[in-house]
Amino acid sequence: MPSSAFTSHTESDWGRWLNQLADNDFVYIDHFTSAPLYRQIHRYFDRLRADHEFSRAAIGTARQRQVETSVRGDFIYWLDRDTDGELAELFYLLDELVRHIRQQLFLSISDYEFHFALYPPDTFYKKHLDQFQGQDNRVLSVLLYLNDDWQPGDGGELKMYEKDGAETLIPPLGNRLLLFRSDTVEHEVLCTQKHRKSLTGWLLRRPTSLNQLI
Ligand SMILES: O=C(O)CCC(=O)C(=O)O
Ligand SMILES: [Fe+2]
Repeated sequence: MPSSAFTSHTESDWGRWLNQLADNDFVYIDHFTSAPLYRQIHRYFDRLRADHEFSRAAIGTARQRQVETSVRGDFIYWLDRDTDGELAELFYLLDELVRHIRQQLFLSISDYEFHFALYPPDTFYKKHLDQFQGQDNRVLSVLLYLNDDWQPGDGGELKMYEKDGAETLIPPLGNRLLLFRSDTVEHEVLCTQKHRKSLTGWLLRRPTSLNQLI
């Protein structure tokens, strides 16, 4: 992998972050990507949006997919390593994330999936778990927020329901990375007052159905 120009973190940073994730089921990290990479992701997002590449997000799995704006109101664009080759550096960084998670937390991540998400004003995503029946291969949820100049009162916080009953509000600040367990952490996106942008994804283990086949 080419280095130098790429975002890179020290082993001790990764160690600290992933310990927090293991202890609390979530962790957030500010200034996660390099400034040039952050700008590049932003530009790419805005170009896709100008080209009308986003579509309304649905809920449920393949057979039962439906658009339900009373549950979630975002528009998404699924990223693909080949089609979206301009974002190669982002994919390298995600690979680095997966490598550290495998090494430190001994999780067998075999793949990942990511989409951009855009929540227009007055939209939200009601309380849910990211791992559900038919989608039980999601191990960790990953968010990179893309909102500059986010102010208190703009809404759109991610409300996380923690295992001890505590509730934490995470403002979706630009270049903040958030990781949480997909199988245990219920969460919701509170109603946003402004356009709210993010990169959202999941680190996946081999689907159960495939395990059964092999
Ligand atoms: O954007 C966020 O903060 C969370 C989005 C979310 O919960 C999801 O897409 O499943
Ligand atoms: Fe979610």
